[in-house]
Amino acid sequence: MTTWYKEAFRPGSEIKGKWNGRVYVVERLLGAGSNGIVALVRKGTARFALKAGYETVDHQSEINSLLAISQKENSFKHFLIDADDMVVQGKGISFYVMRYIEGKSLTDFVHKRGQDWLYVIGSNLLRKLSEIHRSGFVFGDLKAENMIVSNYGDVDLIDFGGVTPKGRAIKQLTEVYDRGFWNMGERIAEESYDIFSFAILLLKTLDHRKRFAGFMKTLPQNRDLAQLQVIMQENPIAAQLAPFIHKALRSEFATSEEALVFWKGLVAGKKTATSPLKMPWLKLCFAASIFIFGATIYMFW
Ligand SMILES: Nc1ncnc2c1ncn2[C@@H]1O[C@H](COP(=O)(O)OP(=O)(O)OP(=O)(O)O)[C@@H](O)[C@H]1O
Repeated sequence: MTTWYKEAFRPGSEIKGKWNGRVYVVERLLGAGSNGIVALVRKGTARFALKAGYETVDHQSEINSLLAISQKENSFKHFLIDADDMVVQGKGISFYVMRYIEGKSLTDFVHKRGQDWLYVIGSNLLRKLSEIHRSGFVFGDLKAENMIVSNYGDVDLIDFGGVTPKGRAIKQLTEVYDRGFWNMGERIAEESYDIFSFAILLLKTLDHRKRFAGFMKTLPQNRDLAQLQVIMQENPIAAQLAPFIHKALRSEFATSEEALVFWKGLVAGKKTATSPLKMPWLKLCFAASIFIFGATIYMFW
């Protein structure tokens, strides 16, 4: 991290938007990646995540993608809160403010709560992807690091740097999740591209023997589905999901809606920690979280 980022994101420091004039107080750093740096900030009593971009063009394109997918009536609607520039040491830096998502990484969540939660998480993630696909985009860089899982298997996507309009070349990817890496299709923004990454995400989460670490070292001509097949044989949940995974890896789902229907049929009746018997209180919690979110937006504006 360069010095000016350290200064701008020091806990307690204020970030003031140059154009909109809103002021955010930094609580702490949340993370830093290849595209930017993310901090937990406060405005009044409301908390948000603020992401400052390293590269103005990439950052603006990320904001534009987020804006495009939040135009429709979907769960991304109020995700983007503000977009502005700040001035640090005389230099203009673009940033955007989004909803702060509290939760865990997929790996931590599944490790703590059990692998059978993947049935619920999978449904929720496919629903999120469908929303993006209905807006005319694909997510592009789907991977465990780009999602946050909260209490009841709710899924939020958090990094929109790979979002690409359908039909274009995929903008940003991570090799092992990419169907081109596996010689299983083109790097074109199609719904099936995301569904392929979704299948890899499942296998990677269920990969007890850390086989994925070795995949990075295999020569391109030696990468094939047989290597992934082994994981499905080793893990009982991966074995149950195999009919879905097979189709996804062969890009046989034309749309995420189709994938979701197949998924639901496959996992229906599977015993998970969220079986309906244990869930009467869940609706209440969900309603409460919607109410709190609405109140936060209301107070903010
Ligand atoms: N809305 C959010 N709510 C909570 N935490 C967030 C949010 N957005 C980002 N983070 C945290 O900040 C980290 C970095 O964010 P992000 O993945 O967007 O950065 P990036 O530079 O695009 O990363 P990458 O190198 O993976 O492309 C995330 O791993 C996550 O821990």
